[in-house]
Amino acid sequence: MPLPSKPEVSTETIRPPLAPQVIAGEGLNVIEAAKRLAAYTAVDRHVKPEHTVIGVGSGSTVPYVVERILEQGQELNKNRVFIPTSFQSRELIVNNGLNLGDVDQYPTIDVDFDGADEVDNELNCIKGGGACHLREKVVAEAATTLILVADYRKNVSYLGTNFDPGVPIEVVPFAYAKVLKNLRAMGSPNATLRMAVRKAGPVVTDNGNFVIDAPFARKDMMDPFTLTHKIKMLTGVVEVGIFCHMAQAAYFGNADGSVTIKRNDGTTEEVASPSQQK
Ligand SMILES: O=C[C@H](O)[C@H](O)[C@H](O)COP(=O)(O)O
Repeated sequence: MPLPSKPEVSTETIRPPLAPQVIAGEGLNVIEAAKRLAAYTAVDRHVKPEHTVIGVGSGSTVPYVVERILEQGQELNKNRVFIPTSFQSRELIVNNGLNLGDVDQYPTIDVDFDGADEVDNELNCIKGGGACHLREKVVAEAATTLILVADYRKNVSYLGTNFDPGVPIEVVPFAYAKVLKNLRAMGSPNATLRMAVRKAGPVVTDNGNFVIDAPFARKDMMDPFTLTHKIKMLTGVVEVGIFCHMAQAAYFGNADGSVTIKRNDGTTEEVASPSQQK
């Protein structure tokens, strides 16, 4: 396994994150701009020259993470290896000319960046809206530091506040009907098999499995650790799209150009937008 050598510090200039209103003028809508702001701020704070193995999550926010890492320059990035969590993030790595690795070669990752469908006040989160949560969880567990990046809609007090499809659950195909029956009996009467768009039949994950979306009542969602364990014990379940106590921090881009940072020590920081700081 080729081990990354120690990088030199880049002397290239990195531009500061722009506020969503400014980016909206560049053609991005406010939500996209908020995603970019979260991603840029998180990369600026957590990708250090000594970080050589970096996890790349999945979804629509992560491309901004890669965009910002690329701005650190070739001198640093040529000595880094990037670990994908999905077909999508593998493409992102390869198409940007970054070095591709995998978690079986690099079971210890310096820092991993990933999106989330919702994040609560204890940094528990729902993931798997894009059916990538199995690989995402493996990479997140391999990482010394997991950083979540999202727009303000994902910042909630308890899981299930805005994200209503339910808990994404990857299952082996032949067990899906049995697991659906189990979930309905467990308190998710509206659990459904996720169907594909522009393809007949169910969504098939990067691992060849199916996904069930299982909405649970608020009382269950307020104890995500217990719920995750109960679901994971169902035979046929491969992985549950709830990540408990895994992230060190979550960065949320806000519509006004500020960034809210929630940390696993319970602290919250509000970073004013550059225009507010003047
Ligand atoms: O399976 C997909 C992943 O868990 C995504 O990270 C999650 O759905 C959030 O994606 P986005 O950044 O597009 O909201």
